[in-house]
Amino acid sequence: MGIVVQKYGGTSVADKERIFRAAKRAISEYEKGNKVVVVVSAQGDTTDELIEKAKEINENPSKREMDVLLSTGEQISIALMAMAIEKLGYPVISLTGWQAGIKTDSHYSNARIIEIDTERLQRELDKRNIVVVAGFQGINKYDDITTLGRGGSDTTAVALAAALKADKCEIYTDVDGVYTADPRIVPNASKLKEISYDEMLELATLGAKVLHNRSVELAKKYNIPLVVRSSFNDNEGTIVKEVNSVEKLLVSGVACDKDIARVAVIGVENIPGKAFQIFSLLAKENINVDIILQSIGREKTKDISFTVSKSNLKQTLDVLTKNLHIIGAKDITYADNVAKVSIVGAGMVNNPGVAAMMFEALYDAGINIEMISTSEIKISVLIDEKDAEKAVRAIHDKFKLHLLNSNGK
Ligand SMILES: Nc1ncnc2c1ncn2[C@@H]1O[C@H](COP(=O)(O)OP(=O)(O)O)[C@@H](O)[C@H]1O
Ligand SMILES: N[C@@H](CC(=O)OP(=O)(O)O)C(=O)O
Repeated sequence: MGIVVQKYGGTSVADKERIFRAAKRAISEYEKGNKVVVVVSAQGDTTDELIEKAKEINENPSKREMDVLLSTGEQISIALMAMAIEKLGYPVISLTGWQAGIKTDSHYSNARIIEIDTERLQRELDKRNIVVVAGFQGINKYDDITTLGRGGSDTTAVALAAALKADKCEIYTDVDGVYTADPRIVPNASKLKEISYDEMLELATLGAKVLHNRSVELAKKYNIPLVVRSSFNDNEGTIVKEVNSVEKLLVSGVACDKDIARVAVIGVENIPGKAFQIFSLLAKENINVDIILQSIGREKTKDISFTVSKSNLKQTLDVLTKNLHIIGAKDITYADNVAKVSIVGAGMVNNPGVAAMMFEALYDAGINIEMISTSEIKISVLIDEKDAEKAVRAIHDKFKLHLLNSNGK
């Protein structure tokens, strides 16, 4: 008898028919004699709707209260899923994140799981209950509800799989697996049979929301193979696993992130310590900075540009404007109509032509590059938001990713 964790995303529990479909899938694992934990997200667009509701009341609500609100979406799903399983005649219990012992830090709206007390979960599983757990939520040391960041239910599932030493962790979603690009942007994208943790982590971090990046980080840390597959059919999905056993593709995917803004600090004195000053101010506010570019400006000054997520833009501008005199800069400008398009591939490190090919694809499509950043397994460019989809398609075409067969070769 094994332990199986299955996670169903928002689309997979969006209505009665889908809830029953997911319930039956969970039951079929239970029927095999397994202990089954089902993690569910909020139905359909519930989380977005709750955010809208909050904005009607207060444009800038505290993150603590937002977490109290957003966690309700998943609470609806666990109850409905448990009722469906009950109706089908199987023993079941629903647990909220805190009832399931999921302890997090106190970064409201973007909390990290620090520990899972599995006592209650184990007890329920031992009683042969199917246990339905609310994704995306936990509790901090003040007994406050926290949420794990958008898409965080995947992380709940992987963390539970790690804590329970599960034999299988399956992520059920609304596409057949991980593709070479978002199939909604590139309809002829290829489904990957397998992908390494490192590449998947990059793709997820760079905007491929099929998996939450922290879920991949955790899966890698605890060496838990993840299966990403559709809740709507029985097609084989994609396995996310250790790198050595995965063939190194030159490019295994193209990702796009529109939740990004560019900030430029203009006319900074060209002396040591200025970058340190700017980025430590942002670090103190817990603001993540991505692509950084420094260029020589006029009169022995330099301009320092970087990107942050759109949700951090206001805070970034506030803290820099407040400290403009300390930094000794002339001005701060920003643009929020930008997008980051990236390619990821474990094989690109040994192939110097990859960046040139990507830039050629953009040139042929008439798309201007504003910033570039690279690492061993990824290349990202910042471009105008309106060109984002065109860029993804042009790059996907250039690397002929539609020709990868289902073996990922
Ligand atoms: N490389 C990719 N492969 C598969 N899906 C992707 C990729 N990049 C983006 N996506 C998008 O991710 C979506 C699934 O993520 P999400 O909407 O969060 O699902 P869920 O609600 O099941 O968690 C897909 O519908 C697809 O549009
Ligand atoms: N409901 C949350 C958490 C989540 O993980 O959702 P999904 O699995 O549907 O991406 C969100 O929308 O962000």
